[in-house]
Amino acid sequence: MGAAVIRCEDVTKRFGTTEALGGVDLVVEAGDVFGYLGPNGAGKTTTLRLVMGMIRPTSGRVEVFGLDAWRDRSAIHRRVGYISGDVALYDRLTGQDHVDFVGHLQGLGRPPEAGALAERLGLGLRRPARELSRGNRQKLALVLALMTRPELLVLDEPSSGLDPMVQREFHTLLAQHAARGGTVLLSSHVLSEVQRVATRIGVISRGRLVAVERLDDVRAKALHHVEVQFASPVAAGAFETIEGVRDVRIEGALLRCDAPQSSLDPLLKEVSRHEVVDLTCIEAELEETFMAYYTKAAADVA
Ligand SMILES: Nc1ncnc2c1ncn2[C@@H]1O[C@H](COP(=O)(O)OP(=O)(O)OP(=O)(O)O)[C@@H](O)[C@H]1O
Repeated sequence: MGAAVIRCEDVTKRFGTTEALGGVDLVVEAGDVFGYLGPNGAGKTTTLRLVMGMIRPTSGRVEVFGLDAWRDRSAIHRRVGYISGDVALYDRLTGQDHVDFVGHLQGLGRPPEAGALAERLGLGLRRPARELSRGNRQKLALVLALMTRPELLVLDEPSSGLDPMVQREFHTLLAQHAARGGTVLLSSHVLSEVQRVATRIGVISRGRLVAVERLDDVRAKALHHVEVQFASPVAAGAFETIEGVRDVRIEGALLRCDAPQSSLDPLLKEVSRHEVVDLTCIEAELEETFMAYYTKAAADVA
């Protein structure tokens, strides 16, 4: 296990009568690319703002690099690259002006990485921010967050507005950052956006963390759509009792069901007790597996 870079202990945050977060415990370790997933209003941005020391928890503790996220925020900010949900830029300054300004604030002069990063993302640095499209504003925010090679990246829905090619390059940048020992916390409302790059995912729903899993473990649970054409009609009973097998549907001699990887062996053994004419087994999209397991976990906290 790596060292904890972010640690939230029993964190609650209320805004007036709204409880945005309730008793969240979360650890993000060095080298993790942690995908923080949840629907709109679940509490993702609130968590990221607590990590950045922009707001204080109502109760509980938030630590970054072992420091108090609120009290020690200046020391923490020197080691973190952050992108907020709505990118704030200076309209009249060009991309290069932003690079120089942020570099100056961080005491780095002109960061040598910025030009190469902008090129990789297909962003010119000469135009003023007011002329940039939403996607290009997002790219500039990425350049500014990554150019100082911070130890930790905290990114609030960073790939919204990026086209698929740029998203791929962005994911490569994140993977390279993690390979150098860097850590990433990135929020999203869809798994497909983070599944290529995240090592672990946490799911938040209505301010509660309902699941934290390694992405490999989610993959091992991947649902398979199984369809078997038998030579003669079969009964559902024996198939329905196999652990993990879901949605058994039988129409005469045709069986359809969904099964996680771990149930395929017992399912096929049961299938082979009958005469089989045809069989297909197709792995579902990860998003579907994820929804099947976690919408239930989220419903349980509701
Ligand atoms: N400053 C605030 N004042 C009052 N309520 C707030 C404030 N910030 C967040 N909330 C509320 O806290 C809850 C969680 O909001 P948050 O922005 O953290 O969700 P989110 O998961 O980031 O959603 P989104 O994907 O829409 O950005 C929501 O009910 C929101 O309305």
